[in-house]
Amino acid sequence: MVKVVISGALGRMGTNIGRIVDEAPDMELVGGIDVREGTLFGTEVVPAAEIDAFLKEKKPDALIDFTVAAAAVENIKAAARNDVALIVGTTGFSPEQRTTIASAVEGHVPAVISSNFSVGVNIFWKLVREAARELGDYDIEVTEAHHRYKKDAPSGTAKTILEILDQELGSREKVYGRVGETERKDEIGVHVIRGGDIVGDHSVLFAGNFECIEISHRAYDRAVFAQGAVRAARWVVGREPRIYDMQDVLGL
Ligand SMILES: NC(=O)C1=CN([C@@H]2O[C@H](COP(=O)(O)OP(=O)(O)OC[C@H]3O[C@@H](n4cnc5c(N)ncnc54)[C@H](OP(=O)(O)O)[C@@H]3O)[C@@H](O)[C@H]2O)C=CC1
Ligand SMILES: O=C(O)C1=N[C@H](C(=O)O)C[C@H](O)C1
Repeated sequence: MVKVVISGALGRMGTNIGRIVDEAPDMELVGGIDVREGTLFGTEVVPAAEIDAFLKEKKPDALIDFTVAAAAVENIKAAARNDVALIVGTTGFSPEQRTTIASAVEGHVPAVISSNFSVGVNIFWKLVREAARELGDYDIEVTEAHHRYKKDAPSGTAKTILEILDQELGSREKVYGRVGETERKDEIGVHVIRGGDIVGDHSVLFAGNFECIEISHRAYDRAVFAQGAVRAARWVVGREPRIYDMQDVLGL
């Protein structure tokens, strides 16, 4: 049995993950952490200030964190202090926060950290890398669209796309939206849409002369991210204490 605590338990992702863990025959949902007290599929959800005591009491194998960046950093440190493996889906980390996370985790606990836990997006990233290798002289525009409540922009997935493009093409200037005079140079355009209940759309356009290639992914339900996070939780327990990503979990 893999014993799981979810932080961000009362949020959109936390409740989706809670349902999947609760229904999994090989997993046990032992509770949640959130800003407020509550319940998640019959288990106790306690305020974040109580995380250390809660992890000591419940002794989970894994903490799955889908919160906000500043909160996630503290939750990750608490999991590492209490020898609990980690799945981190939270996005919007600053470079400094990433460094703090790396030093809390490396050599202490295994952690799968990914800006997107869907299988499709992990394949999509591979396709973007392949296209960038072949089409580096085409104009590149990255677009993402999410629901009206999303707190960070560009999305974590879009930032991962930009990292892949930088790795393949060298670091290029990013232009975030365009207004006024727009003669294009050797930059990458980045465009963010927020509205309604859009679950998560990402696309990369490679525009050449007389042709374009557009690689895109659309998520229809948060269950796709939640299933990936639960798959990663099964995989991470007992691994060497370091940071992994979803490509490691999928063997890509
Ligand atoms: N990697 C992936 O595949 C995916 C990543 N995400 C990311 O996951 C994160 C959460 O998204 P979503 O579920 O939509 O957001 P929600 O706002 O619906 O959920 C986040 C929850 O975390 C709570 N929270 C805030 N601070 C803490 C804390 N210190 N400890 C515990 N819980 C806390 C929030 O409480 P309150 O509302 O009261 O502040 C809220 O209930 C975002 O960063 C998003 O980008 C989302 C989908 C997929
Ligand atoms: O906040 C969301 O909803 C999502 N966040 C992730 C991101 O920032 O890339 C993943 C997914 O697109 C949904």
